[in-house]
Amino acid sequence: QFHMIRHEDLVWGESLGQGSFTHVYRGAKKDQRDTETHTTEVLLKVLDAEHKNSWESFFEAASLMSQISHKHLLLVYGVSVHKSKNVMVQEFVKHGALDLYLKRSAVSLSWKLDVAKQLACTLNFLEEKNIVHGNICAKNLLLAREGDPNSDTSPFIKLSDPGIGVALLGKEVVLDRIPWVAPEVLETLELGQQCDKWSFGATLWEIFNGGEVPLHRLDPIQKQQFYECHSQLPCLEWTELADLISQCMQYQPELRPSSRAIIRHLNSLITSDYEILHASGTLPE
Ligand SMILES: N#Cc1ccc(Nc2nc(N)cc(-n3cnc(CCO)c3)n2)cc1
Repeated sequence: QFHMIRHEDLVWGESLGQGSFTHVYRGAKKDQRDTETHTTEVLLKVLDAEHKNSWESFFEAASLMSQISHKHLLLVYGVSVHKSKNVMVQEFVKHGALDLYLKRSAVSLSWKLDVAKQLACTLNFLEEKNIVHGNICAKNLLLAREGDPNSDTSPFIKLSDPGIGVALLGKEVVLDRIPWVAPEVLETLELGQQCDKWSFGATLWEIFNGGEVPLHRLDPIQKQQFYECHSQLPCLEWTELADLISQCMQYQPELRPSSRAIIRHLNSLITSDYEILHASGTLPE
């Protein structure tokens, strides 16, 4: 169901970090188009050797991304299997993972709302295709275009592949995904229809908190208690935004808003005067 890329057509660059059971590297792939050979900059996502029995789930995630195409879904060029190396070859997205970008860049309120709306539209696209991503978080949002207030260009994000399925990750790895993983997924280790809405709420919190990691002070036990006590993330000062986050992060999955309702709510935030009033400092701090 996807293109097989020859090992000898891949060039390996520096390590860029890791995901669950995977490592990512900068790289390039050579394409023989007629006579001259082009090279395309790529991101090489490698399944750790000790988890090579998860290769089906690893490639299933990749094939999910290559079966459907959408402007905000990461492009997967194909896979390369050579000896015990399982590699997913994906488009190299210029500015990398959003969580790191938010930590080191100051961005405007309208920039954040624009990114939030792009993610909401992508969730709507997946919901209409009855597809559950299962791993929505700022680390899995990639920034293709920074957007520049001076030249009035807006940011552009791409949603990365979901990675290894929760069923194969094991409870302790999934525990570490609190507060992004929906409570019912932690219970059943199965993805439900409404779980992406919960994760969307946690990702909104990251976007509007400068990339701060939610609950980063809690250890796994305290994280588990956070769910057992039906706790909510710390409130943001913008109450209408805080309301959207708490609607998405309802412990009862069926009470979470549809992706269309989320888009409507975001549109009302975008047209609200909060940004102007906030910028002019007339809002109570
Ligand atoms: N400095 C810098 C810099 C780093 C990376 C990119 N580009 C890129 N493209 C992708 N397709 C995926 C990722 N990526 C990054 N971290 C993960 C693991 C967690 O998701 C995935 N990065 C661009 C610039």
